[in-house]
Order: sequence, then C-alpha cells, then structure tokens
Amino acid sequence: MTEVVAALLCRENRFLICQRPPHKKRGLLWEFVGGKLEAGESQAEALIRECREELGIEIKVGKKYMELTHIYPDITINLILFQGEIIQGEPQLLEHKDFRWITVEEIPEYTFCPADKEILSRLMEFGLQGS
Ligand SMILES: Nc1nc2c([nH]c(=O)n2[C@H]2C[C@H](O)[C@@H](COP(=O)(O)OP(=O)(O)OP(=O)(O)O)O2)c(=O)[nH]1
Repeated sequence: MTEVVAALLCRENRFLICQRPPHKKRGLLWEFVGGKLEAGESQAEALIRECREELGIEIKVGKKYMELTHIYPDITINLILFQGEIIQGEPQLLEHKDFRWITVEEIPEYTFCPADKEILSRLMEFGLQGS
C-alpha cells in the first residue's frame, strides 16, 4: 500500500484545491496538495516537502483530519489528510494545472479524485468550522 499525505489549507471560509496535470494518473482531477512519502520521511516531512515542491509554500502541519484507504486499478493508497497552515509564500503553479480557493458549497462544481469522496462529504456536512 502506498502512503499519500495531503493538506487541508484554509483561508477565511475557503480551502485550497489543486488540479492534477493532464499527463499524470488521475490527470485533470482535483485534489488536495500532497503526494507519496519518500523513503525515510515522516508524514509531516513529506507534506512539507510536497507543498514546497508543488506550490512553493511553507506550511505548518496540524491535526489529522481524515485517513482512508482507496483501491485504484493501478495503486492502493492510504490517504492521510492533515490540516495545515501556510506560514510563508503564496501558492504558485509549479506542478499543477490550476488551483482554486473554494467554499464547501462549491465542492459539487469540481471533479475530485475518487479517493477524496468521503473527505468532501465530511466537509459538505460539517463545513470548514467543523474541521
Ligand atoms: N496529493 C493527492 N493525491 C491524491 C489525492 N487523492 C487521491 O486519490 N490521490 C492519489 C493520486 C495519486 O495516484 C496519488 C498521489 O500520488 P502523486 O502522483 O500525486 O504523488 P507524487 O507527486 O509523490 O508522485 P510521483 O512521484 O509518483 O509522480 O494519490 C489527494 O487529495 N491529494
């Protein structure tokens, strides 16, 4: 099983979503910034590295929001979503096709990676305050 970490980054009543590049698996689907752990990394270290590499931001990793397992035809992932706070920088498109700060009401307008379904349901039910 492949461990994937991701970040729930909030600003006012919005949170950050990123669109995967077209050439990658699950291309053009929306996701939370993050990626696979590299050998020897802790979850927090991997998440900090991914945020730096993908968006050029420094984050502080907070509480775990949700953890789930999802089986794709090509890979089984254990996805761990952490709350996070941007402590430096503004997101830049270093790897993604696009990013947006959206409200929970706007979630249905986007097609996310299938593994994120439960996370998005929780956000729609409880809102960002409930996170
Ligand atoms: N970052 C992220 N990945 C997700 C989410 N939901 C979801 O199914 N995934 C999947 C997509 C990918 O198959 C996998 C993450 O791998 P990745 O390809 O983005 O990771 P990476 O940047 O470390 O990739 P690479 O070295 O294999 O190119 O997890 C999510 O919300 N965020």
